[in-house]
Amino acid sequence: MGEQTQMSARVAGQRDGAEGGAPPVIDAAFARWLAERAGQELLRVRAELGFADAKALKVAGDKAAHDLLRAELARWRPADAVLSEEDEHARVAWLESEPGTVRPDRLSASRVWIVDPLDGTREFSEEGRADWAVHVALWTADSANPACLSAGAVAIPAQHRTIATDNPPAYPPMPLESATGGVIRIAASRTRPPAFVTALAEDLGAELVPMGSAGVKIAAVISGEADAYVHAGGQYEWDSAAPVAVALATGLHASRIDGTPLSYNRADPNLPDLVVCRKDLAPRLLAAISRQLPPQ
Ligand SMILES: Nc1ncnc2c1ncn2[C@@H]1O[C@H](COP(=O)(O)O)[C@@H](OP(=O)(O)O)[C@H]1O
Ligand SMILES: [Mg+2]
Repeated sequence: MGEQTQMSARVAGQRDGAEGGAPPVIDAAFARWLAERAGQELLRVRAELGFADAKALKVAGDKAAHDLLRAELARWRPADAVLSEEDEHARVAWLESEPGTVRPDRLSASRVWIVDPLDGTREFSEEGRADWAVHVALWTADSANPACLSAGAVAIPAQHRTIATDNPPAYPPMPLESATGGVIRIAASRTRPPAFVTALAEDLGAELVPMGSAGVKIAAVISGEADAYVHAGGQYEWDSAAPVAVALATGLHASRIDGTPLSYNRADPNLPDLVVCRKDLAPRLLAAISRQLPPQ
């Protein structure tokens, strides 16, 4: 737990999330606490079930982390709305105007937690893999940043690592030249890298660095293990909200692949593409991406 997190707990005169104690009152520290709690729960499920039945492990992990996040948010932030991957069915029903479904509360709320209980579900179910994460982000209507992400935390429990906005990592990450002799490293899906990203890498003479989970890939950009994360072809708000909150707090560039701002808590949470990279790399990367996009 970071120094600032401990301080926020002390300021509140509360214990910092030990079993039975109250969590931090400050949202960013609370996001870290919550993501780490769910991460510990996922490690427990993994240890308990083992890897013999990958599907059962994925389902159990998703459910355990989702239930924990829902319960703790209901307990400690009862007035706030929540958008979780598990709410997808309600979303589709509302968008398709199925009779009996109502407009989600979050669309009129001023504070909405956008959570992905288990990002990198496939990797979670594979023995020895540590590239999976828990995402907890807070969207607020009156936030200072255009994405309206006021707080965020990404716990990567199998790597004993959490990145969060309460103590954003230093910027810039390790410089490109000293690390790779100038070759750009683009973090990409290890199981389904979009053809678009493969073509982009060829255009730039870049290297693709395969790994699971959007949160882990953005964490790799934040730490300098990769220079960029570029994704296109499908994703949802919960896949990127928390890691983008940390990336923006750190000082990185984060946008849609056409350069427009990322926007969260919309009626349709489809957010199919994004790019996260150092600010100095953004113009070159966006120019190369625009060469891959169909002409307008
Ligand atoms: N084309 C697509 N459509 C919808 N979701 C996608 C997608 N490509 C990637 N994702 C989601 O983005 C996350 C990271 O994927 P990847 O590891 O392949 O890069 C995964 O989240 P979940 O694990 O929460 O489902 C995955 O489901
Ligand atoms: Mg996800």
